[in-house]
Amino acid sequence: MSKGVLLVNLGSPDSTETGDVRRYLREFLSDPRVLDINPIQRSALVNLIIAPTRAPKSAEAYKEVWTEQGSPLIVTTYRVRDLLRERIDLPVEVGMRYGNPSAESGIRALMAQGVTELFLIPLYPHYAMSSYETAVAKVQDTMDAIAPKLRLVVQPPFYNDPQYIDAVLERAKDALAKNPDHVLFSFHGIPERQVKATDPSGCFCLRMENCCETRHPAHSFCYRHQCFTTAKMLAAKAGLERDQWSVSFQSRLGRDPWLKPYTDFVLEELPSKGVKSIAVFSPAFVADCLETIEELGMEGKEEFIKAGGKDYDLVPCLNDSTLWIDLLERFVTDYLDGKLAA
Ligand SMILES: C=CC1=C(C)c2cc3[nH]c(cc4nc(cc5[nH]c(cc1n2)c(C)c5CCC(=O)O)C(CCC(=O)O)=C4C)c(C)c3C=C
Ligand SMILES: [Fe+2]
Ligand SMILES: [Fe+2]
Repeated sequence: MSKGVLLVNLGSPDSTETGDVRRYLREFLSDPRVLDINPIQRSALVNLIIAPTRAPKSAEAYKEVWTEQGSPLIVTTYRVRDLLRERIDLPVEVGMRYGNPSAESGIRALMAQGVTELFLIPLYPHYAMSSYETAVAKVQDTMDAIAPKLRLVVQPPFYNDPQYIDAVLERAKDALAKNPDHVLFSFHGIPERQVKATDPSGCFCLRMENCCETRHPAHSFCYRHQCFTTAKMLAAKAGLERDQWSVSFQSRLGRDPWLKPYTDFVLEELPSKGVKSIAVFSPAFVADCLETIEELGMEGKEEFIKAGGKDYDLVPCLNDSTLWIDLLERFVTDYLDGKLAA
């Protein structure tokens, strides 16, 4: 058995040109695990409303974060690949769920190196059908189509792994040393209906009071529970009191209810409650991207300051930090030691 590693993240447009952004948004939002609505409605919504209206606005936002080497998300993921290659004696490739480099190109690159068993690391700490699940499904479907004999082993979500918690906290050392009035853990949001849809019991998550605070087997698939757990572990390790931190959800799209409270509302409200300095974490993202650099670092900061806040620190994502590469290396050694089932 010849083994290889595939790192999968969400992906970005090829450039900040509106046409490229539109193509990317079309692919992304046509995914039934992202817009989980009737296919005819989805197609109409994507092609007639979202792609034409959102693409030019998103293109402007991407221009704010684009680097000389390209999208921050892609550039960082390649850097992580290179650093992991230095640590392990296996081929490591990158594939994105949407756009380029595609999941297929990553799988083909591994096959060209003789790989017969692929270890997939979805670069998401938390399970959501619109992130982790769709990444795994894309790789599985692509393998079924182009390499049915290839075996697949998948890294589970790592939202409660103490090494992940330590790696995130290490990135926050400077921000926490300033003793901010408040710490906000802002996670990418998802529609509430998706939390219900992935609850295998069909009767627990978002259907019972304190559901996500109560132990339940559904939580292997509950994004909300997993985000709360990450936030609690980070706060405990950082020695924060319960009234010093809170959780919020960002980046909502459309009119349906998404997980609450919404980050933009919270940032506008906190100064009126006496919070003048804040540290904002974004633990659902392992690499800085549009949603952290532009939405939290630019828009979020502006909202907080406009509402009367004074000091705003955005904690950088794990990016290419040593503790993150240590953790990725450990995922691979656990896999090689047979600690993960195929
Ligand atoms: C962290 C995990 C993510 C989840 C869960 C997620 C759900 C989700 N996202 C959208 C819509 C958009 N997201 C966009 C950007 C984006 N999303 C994630 C991660 C998750 N999304 C990342 C890492 C990024 C940044 C990509 C980059 O190139 O930097 C965008 C595109 C930008 C924009 O127009 O705002 C959209 C659209 C939905 C609808 C959804 C769950 C249903
Ligand atoms: Fe997203
Ligand atoms: Fe839950």
